[in-house]
Parts: sequence; C-alpha cells; structure tokens
Amino acid sequence: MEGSSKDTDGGMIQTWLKKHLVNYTGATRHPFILSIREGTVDLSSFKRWMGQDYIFVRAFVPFVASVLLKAWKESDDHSDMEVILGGMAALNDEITWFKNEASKWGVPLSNVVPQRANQDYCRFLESLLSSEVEYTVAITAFWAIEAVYQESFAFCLEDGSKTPEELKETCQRWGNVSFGQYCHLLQKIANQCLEKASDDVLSKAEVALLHVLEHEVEFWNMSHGEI
Ligand SMILES: Cc1ncc(CN)c(N)n1
Repeated sequence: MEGSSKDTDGGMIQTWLKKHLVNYTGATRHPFILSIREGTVDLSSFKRWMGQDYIFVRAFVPFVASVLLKAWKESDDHSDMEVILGGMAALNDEITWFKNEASKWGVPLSNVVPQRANQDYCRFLESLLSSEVEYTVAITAFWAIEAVYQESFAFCLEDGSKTPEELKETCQRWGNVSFGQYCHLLQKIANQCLEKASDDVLSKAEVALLHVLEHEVEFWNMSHGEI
C-alpha cells in the first residue's frame, strides 16, 4: 500500500486521515450521528445502538488488555502503559454507565442479541489479540476506535447542534474535552510507533485503520435496524 511519506507535523495518522478522508468522514458523520445532532433521532434506533454497544464494549476490554500487554512487551516508552491503563479504567466506568443508562431507557442488557455487524466487529477485535499482531498495528486500531466515537459525539455537542437534552449525557461521555485529550495521547503514541515502523507494519496498520472505519460505519448502520 502506498502512503509511507510521513507528514512532519501530524505524523502518519494525519497523512492517513487526509488520504482516507471519505472513509473517516463516513464513520464520524454517519446519518445516525447527524440525526442526533439535528434532534430528529428515532429513539428506538438510539436504544438499539445502546444495547449493541454494551456488547461491543465488553468485547473491547480484552482487546485493550492485549494492547496493554503489547505495550509492556514492545514499547520503549513507559508512559504508553499509563495512557492505556487509563483507557481501561475509562472502560470500567463505561460499562457501569451503560448499565445505569440502559435501565433509565428501559433497555434490557441481559438479553440483547448481537447483530451481524457487531459480531463481525468483535471478531475483528479478536483477530488483533494475537501475539503475532504488532503493537503498532494494535495501537493504531485502538486510537481509531476511540477517535471515531470522540469525533462523532463531540460533533453533536458543537454550537448550533440541536441534540435533544436527554441525549446530551451520552454525547458528553465521548465528546467531552478529557476524552478528546486521551484520544490525542493515543494518536501521539500511534504516531511514535508508526515513525519507527517498517513498511510492512505501516501497511498492516493502515489496513487496520481502514477496517476500523468500515466496522464503525456498519455498527452505526445497525441503529437503523439493518442486519
Ligand atoms: C462501536 C464502538 N466504537 C468505539 C467505542 C468507544 N469506546 C464504543 N463504545 N463503541
């Protein structure tokens, strides 16, 4: 895959975001997100998303644990582990938040059936658990997964958005400033790894990024009830 000319300021991630802007915009400006921002969201779509995302987040935890393990083994920067550990702590809060929020919305989490797109995404995460997958590839995917939610939900909180009051807390969960800073740190770690990576690893990381963007679009699509 082409694209190994490195951007001097924003690093490889910035270069890839420019190169794959259509894919990135597709994931971060999905019609479901636009409907939240416009205040026209169908609440049954929102509830469907919530149930499916709870399942996803549970599968996301072992993935993040595997990134932590790879950081411990492969990173030469001690602070990487602390950022990733902070991400795990945030996921612990996220699970508690989902349980509370779902009970407020009357979404029974115990019997949610994972839809095809969710299963595919979780299978993709599982494929990244392997010790054969380089830390650089895994941290790039991790950054992308978090960044899509951050960009999407922050967009719903921008001035001029008509996000319904009862959905603002959800948007705050990922759209808040400190989650933005955390994503920025992940991006920095990914860029540092990518800077030292071989062309082969660079190519795998770029493919992983594109897979994340595709899975995120499919994930949002589930909210419409498309299986
Ligand atoms: C599908 C998906 N992608 C990302 C996130 C953010 N942790 C999430 N909760 N769900």
